[in-house]
Amino acid sequence: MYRLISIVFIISLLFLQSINAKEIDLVTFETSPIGKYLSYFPESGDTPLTLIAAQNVFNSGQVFTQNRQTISRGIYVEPTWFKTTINNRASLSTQYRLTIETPWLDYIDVFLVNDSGSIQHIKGGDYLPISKQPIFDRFFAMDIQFEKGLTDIYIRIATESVMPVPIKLSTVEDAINNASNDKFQYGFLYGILVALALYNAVLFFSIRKQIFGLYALYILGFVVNSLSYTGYFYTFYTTHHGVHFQDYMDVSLMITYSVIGLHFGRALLETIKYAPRLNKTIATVSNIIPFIILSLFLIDQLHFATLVAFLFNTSFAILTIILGVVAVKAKVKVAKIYLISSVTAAMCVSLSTAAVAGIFPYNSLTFKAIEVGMAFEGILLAVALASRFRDAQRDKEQAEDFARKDELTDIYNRRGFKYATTELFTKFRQNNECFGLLLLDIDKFKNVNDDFGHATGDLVIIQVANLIANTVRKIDIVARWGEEFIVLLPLKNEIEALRLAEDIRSAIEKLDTRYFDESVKVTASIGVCITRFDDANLLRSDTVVFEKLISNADHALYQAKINGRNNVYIYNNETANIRDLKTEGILKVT
Ligand SMILES: Nc1nc2c(ncn2[C@@H]2O[C@H](COP(=O)(O)OP(=O)(O)OP(=O)(O)O)[C@@H](O)[C@H]2O)c(=O)[nH]1
Repeated sequence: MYRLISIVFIISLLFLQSINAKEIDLVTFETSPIGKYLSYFPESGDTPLTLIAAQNVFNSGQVFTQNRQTISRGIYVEPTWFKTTINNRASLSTQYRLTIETPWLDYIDVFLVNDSGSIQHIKGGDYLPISKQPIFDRFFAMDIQFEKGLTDIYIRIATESVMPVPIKLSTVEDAINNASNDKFQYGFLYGILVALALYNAVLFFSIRKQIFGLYALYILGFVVNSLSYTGYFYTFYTTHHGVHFQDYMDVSLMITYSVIGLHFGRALLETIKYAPRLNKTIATVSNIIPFIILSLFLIDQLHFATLVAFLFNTSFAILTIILGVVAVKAKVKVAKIYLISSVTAAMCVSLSTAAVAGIFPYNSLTFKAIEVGMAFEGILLAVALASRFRDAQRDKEQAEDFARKDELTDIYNRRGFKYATTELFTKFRQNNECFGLLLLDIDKFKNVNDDFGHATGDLVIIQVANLIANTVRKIDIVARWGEEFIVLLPLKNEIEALRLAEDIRSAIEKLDTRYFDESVKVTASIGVCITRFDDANLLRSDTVVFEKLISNADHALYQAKINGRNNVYIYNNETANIRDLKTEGILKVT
């Protein structure tokens, strides 16, 4: 492959015009990338060219030029020589900073040759620890004092990874300002992302939902990856691990965040539910790729590892869009947000790549488009995640609510009643409060079904349920209890319960359900039991107290039934009819 690229390059040289790029006039020059001022040629052969040999090639004019701000040489290319000429027409010498803003380049040799023939050789690149670089910076940077007259700058770059070459010349003041702006802008973008990641990590640890953990890892993975390829990593981790350390680190971090990103996408969109094959394919690819990269690392095949990583990263962008499109088609609620975020992120990545490749203007913003896109994606995905969680929570609550409600009347069923009363019971116990329990049964209800049909029976039950629910107070709990109705009432005094029971009974008596032209009239019998959490009750469990209450209320209901129905009976030592209590003046019900 290496040879093939060389042959193609040599053939293309035949069609070159024999011109060098125009020189930089410092009087009119303003801080910018200098791609269009560079001529370059790739080195052929296995031994590095000497400066003199390289100068001869440039002098022969058999070199490339281009009218772009940056030059991108692609993956796995030969070492490349670049040349530009600086013309300082001013009488004073002036200082500029030369930067090569790709932090992972392996070998950088800069030769400064001025009019007088003096030659300066400055070395940089990954093969040197950061402390030995000309300037402690996140990428190669050096200050150059340009004397009056012409200075030729020759740069030889050799790297085994990708070779985008954004070479920039800045006044020192601009360079320092740009570096601090970069720090501020990156700090801002990383700040947003880290905050989102940490918030979701906290959610993961507190509610133990895997999806929040995946989100946090995805975003953090991206931040670490970005810290690595922007070179910031090296400004706080200065230990030197050799020429390929950063290359492998970039490759593995790129893969890590993309793999997590795909797992996150599948989990967020629940792809398995409507596209099991796509889900499986993406899961398989995501699981295999790290092994491939690991194997290539073990046999030290950086070229292939880089190639696989770039292909996978491109596929990652495409796969997230596919995941989004399939989910939109399957009408997944958060799919649109996901799709917008993945399309935006892909566009931003393309923008940055195009800027580094010189196809698009290279500047501080276009280079940071990846991070801007990711911050945007991070926010959108957090919104999607929150919305999905809210929906899941609502669905769960609805399902629980459904399981606790009686289908016919929409009041609690037996299960719902137990659920709703548990908390109330505990409160009663704590406050030592009085409370009552009503058991209500519609009299001779079998006859209603027999005479008017089951549907009319249903209607009567619904009306009675509504009536009870509308008569009791907000804090009371009403439920269907088998063929009966049950009401639990927190009370201030015992009369309240009897008054309510009597109100319900007399209201049912007045109910009028229509069956064609006929009027269906029903009555109900009610058993009441009133108790207080006295010392004896406090010693018993909730269930025992509850069972006892129901059995007492049932006993009172039985009394109401055998004593003529359409009655309220209260359970006490000698079960008493409420009407008897009223007539005897024991109970005052207004
Ligand atoms: N339409 C209808 N009927 C029901 C429903 N649930 C129970 N029933 C009927 O209610 C009748 C039982 O009612 P009971 O309360 O025992 O009434 P009863 O024995 O006729 O009269 P009492 O002796 O006064 O209790 C049975 O015929 C059940 O089929 C329901 O949801 N809809």
